[in-house]
Amino acid sequence: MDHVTSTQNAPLAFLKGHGTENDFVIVPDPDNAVSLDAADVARLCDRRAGIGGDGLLHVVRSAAHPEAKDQAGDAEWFMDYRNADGSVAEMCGNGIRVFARYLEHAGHVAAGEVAVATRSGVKRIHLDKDGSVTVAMGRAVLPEESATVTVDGRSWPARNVNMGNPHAVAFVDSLDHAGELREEPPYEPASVYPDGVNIEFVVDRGPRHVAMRVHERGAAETRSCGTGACAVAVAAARRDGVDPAETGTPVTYTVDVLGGSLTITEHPDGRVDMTGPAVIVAEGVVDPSWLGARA
Ligand SMILES: N[C@@H](CCC[C@H](N)C(=O)O)C(=O)O
Repeated sequence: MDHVTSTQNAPLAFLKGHGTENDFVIVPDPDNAVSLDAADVARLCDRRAGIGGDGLLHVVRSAAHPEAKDQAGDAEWFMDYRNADGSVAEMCGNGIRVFARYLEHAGHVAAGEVAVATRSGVKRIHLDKDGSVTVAMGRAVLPEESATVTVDGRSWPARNVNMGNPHAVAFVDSLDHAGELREEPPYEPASVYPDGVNIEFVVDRGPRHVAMRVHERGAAETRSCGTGACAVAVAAARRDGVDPAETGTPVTYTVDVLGGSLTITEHPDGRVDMTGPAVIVAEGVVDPSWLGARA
C-alpha cells in the first residue's frame, strides 16, 4: 500500500480521543480515500514526533471498505483499527466506544443505538445520555490450549480468552509483578498464539472486582484495554466457579484499569457487555508537508 496516497499533500483531518485513557488518533475518511500504511500509522501514533496514541481509528463507510462492504449488514460505518505500531487488529473495545462517540460528535448518529462493523463482526453500541457507552461485545471463546507467561523469573498459567482478538489472562499476587512491561512478556508455547497476544495481569480487589495491567499486542503497556477487561472478567468468573450459562443469571465484574474502570456483564447466553466512558479531546489537521516528508 502506498503511504497516505489519494489525498496526498492535502491536509489530513484528525481527532484525538480516549476511553479510560486508552488513546486513539481518529482519522475520518468516509469514502476510504486515504491509504494509511503501517509506517504512516506508526508515525501518527508516535508520542514524541507525531500526534500520539495507542492506536488509530480509521473511520470509513462500510460500503467503501473492501473488508466490510459485504458483511456489514445494517452497520453504515466500519472501524478499520490499527495498533500504534501500524499492525492491524480485529477489534478494540475502548476504541469502538470512542469510534461511536466520534460518530455522535460529527453528527453522523444521534445518542441511542449505533451499529459499527469491525473485523470481528458487527457490534451494537448504546450511547447513553449520561455519557457512558455500552458495547455488545459478542461471546468470549475460551480455547483449551493455554500458555505460561513469565516476568522477572516468575511464571503464571494464563487463561486463553478470545474476544475477537487474542488474550492471555494471568492472575498474580501483585500488579507490580508484571514489571515494567516495556517489552512483551515471554510466553510458551508460542504456538498457542500464532498471531500474537494481548497479555493481562490481574489481582483481586473485592467480590467481583478485579484490577489489571495489560501489555497490548502492537502497542506495549497501555492504560486500559476494553477487550482485555472483557477477557479478564470472563476468566475471573470461571476462576470463581461462576458460569452464567449454568446459573442462568448474568454476572457483572468491575475491572479497574490504570486509566479508570470498566463494567463487564456476561449473560447466560454468553454475550458480554462492556460499559465505560468515551471522550473526544481535540481535533485538528496534520501538516501535509510533515506527512509527506517520510522517506
Ligand atoms: N486497546 C484495545 C485493543 C486493541 C487491539 C489489540 N492491541 C490487539 O492487537 O488485539 C481494546 O480496548 O480492546
